[in-house]
Amino acid sequence: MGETFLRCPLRTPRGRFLVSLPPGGEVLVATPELVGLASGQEFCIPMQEMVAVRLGAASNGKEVVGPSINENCFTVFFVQREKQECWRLGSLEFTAPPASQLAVRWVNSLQIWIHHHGRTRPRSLLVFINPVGGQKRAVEIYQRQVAPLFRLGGIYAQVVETCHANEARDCILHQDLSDFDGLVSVGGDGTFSEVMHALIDRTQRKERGLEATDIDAEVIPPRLRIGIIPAGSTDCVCFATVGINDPVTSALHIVIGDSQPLDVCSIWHAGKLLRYSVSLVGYGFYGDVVRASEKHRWMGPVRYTYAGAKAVLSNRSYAGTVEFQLARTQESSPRDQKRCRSGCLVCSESSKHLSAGGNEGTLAESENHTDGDWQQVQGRFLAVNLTSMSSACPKSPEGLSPCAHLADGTADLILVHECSTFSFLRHLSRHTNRSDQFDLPFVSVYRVRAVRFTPSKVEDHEEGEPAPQERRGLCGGICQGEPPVSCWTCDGETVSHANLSIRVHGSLIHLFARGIEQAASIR
Ligand SMILES: CCCCCCCCCCCCC/C=C/[C@@H](O)[C@H](COP(=O)(O)O)NC(=O)CCCCC
Ligand SMILES: Nc1ncnc2c1ncn2[C@@H]1O[C@H](COP(=O)(O)OP(=O)(O)O)[C@@H](O)[C@H]1O
Ligand SMILES: [Ca+2]
Repeated sequence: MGETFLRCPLRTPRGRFLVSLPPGGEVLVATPELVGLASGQEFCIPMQEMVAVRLGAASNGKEVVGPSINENCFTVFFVQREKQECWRLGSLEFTAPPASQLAVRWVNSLQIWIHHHGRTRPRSLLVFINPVGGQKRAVEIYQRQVAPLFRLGGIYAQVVETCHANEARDCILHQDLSDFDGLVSVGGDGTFSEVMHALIDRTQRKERGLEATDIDAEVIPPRLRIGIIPAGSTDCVCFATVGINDPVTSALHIVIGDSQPLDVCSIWHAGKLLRYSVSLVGYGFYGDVVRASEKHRWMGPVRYTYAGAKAVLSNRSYAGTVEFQLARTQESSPRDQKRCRSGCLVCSESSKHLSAGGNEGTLAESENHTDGDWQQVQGRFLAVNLTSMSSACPKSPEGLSPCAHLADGTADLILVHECSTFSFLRHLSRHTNRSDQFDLPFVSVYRVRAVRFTPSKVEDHEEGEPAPQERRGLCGGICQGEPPVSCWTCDGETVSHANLSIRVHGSLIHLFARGIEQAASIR
């Protein structure tokens, strides 16, 4: 049957309703049949958020099972919102009059909608599970919480449980991916990063026959979207794009085919592309924390707290020059107290500019050259942080830069100048509450398109090797024998070169997500 207008009385556990699905309708609407009597409230289910429909009654709100399916009823599975961005699988049973064939008609119509209108929904996914990330629960999380939802949504999933680092990368670079509609990373930001790198690299090789060689060159956006099932230590990319690190919520975003563009930074040293990053690119404090925490990986996620506490106490600062190209954005600034939320206007304006250029990136590239001026700040820094998204995570629910945008083609540069341990702790602690972490005299923040960092005195020693240099310690005195340079961390991976150039590529990749839905909050 085609797209007929369906409208008939049906019984549900909430009462009897007149249920309708208008042709081309976006919502299934149910109004109480007997207004004023002890019947349920009107409700509707957006078709976009319908996960599946099955003939028969649901067992425990899950799959319809059993040999004798009741052909007079059907069950609709849909996204149900719980508190704070958390989604659960809801289900509702509808019963039609006996022998009416209405249940079968409803099932057919709803399935037609899901298959034909829901074209953005993935049918086939390549899933990578990192069994050793986070608290080592990724396999169990996938099997118990995610796989049943993929099955219900009619998604074929080819699963690779990795045995070593870079297995996902090699697979993505060499496997034929033409049958897949997306990739899924089950793990932390490191696993996501491995998948994203391989996908971007593969796209450049396939489309252009080579990898990126010039910081100003266009980077071609991949065709496939990436889904993230959080099972890592920080889960920042998931948290900042979905609003929660919950496997079921992320799985539902994947099943209904949500799509969220995301800015990506490319990181260069001496004219060579080193990495891509979507969350924190940090020098000084975060570079030191991530490098030190690698030695304590056996601790699991607590390694960051341990290494973080040590780094705060050591109060190390590093000399250098930060040059940055300001973004000429009238609509937004890092301190405008506006949050990037689903359907963000700042991001969609920026995407319009991108698409107006025809080829992805073309206009953005030319804008980059004419965009704001280059500025420079020289000094000693406790931290030089760049983030193209808020970098919110469970430890810091508002993130490193709460007003940063997911897909506006800019990143926020946060400079924490040399200060006392107490002052730095004040700054850090504001990441965990709603106080403004930038409202401190030793912190400055800029919205930028590109950054260059040059450490001072790097010519006096071989990079990465310890060399004596003066620095102020916790006691305020001068300490000898400490490395004069720190290292960078890019989404939790250490980069040992200190002098880097970084550029933001607007909306380079797409995730199975829709940004944070909750209304923008004001501090
Ligand atoms: C006095 C209380 C201090 C609390 C400070 C909280 C500040 C937290 C800001 C965290 C920003 C996190 C940015 C995310 C980075 C991740 O990509 C990266 C890798 O994640 P994963 O692979 O899942 O492990 N994680 C980190 O770099 C951890 C930084 C933690 C620093 C304390
Ligand atoms: N089977 C494996 N054994 C060891 N390392 C792996 C394996 N699979 C993936 N990795 C690597 O583990 C690193 C950390 O993974 P991640 O999922 O980010 O965990 P965490 O959030 O705990 O840091 C990633 O860089 C990834 O490449
Ligand atoms: Ca951005």
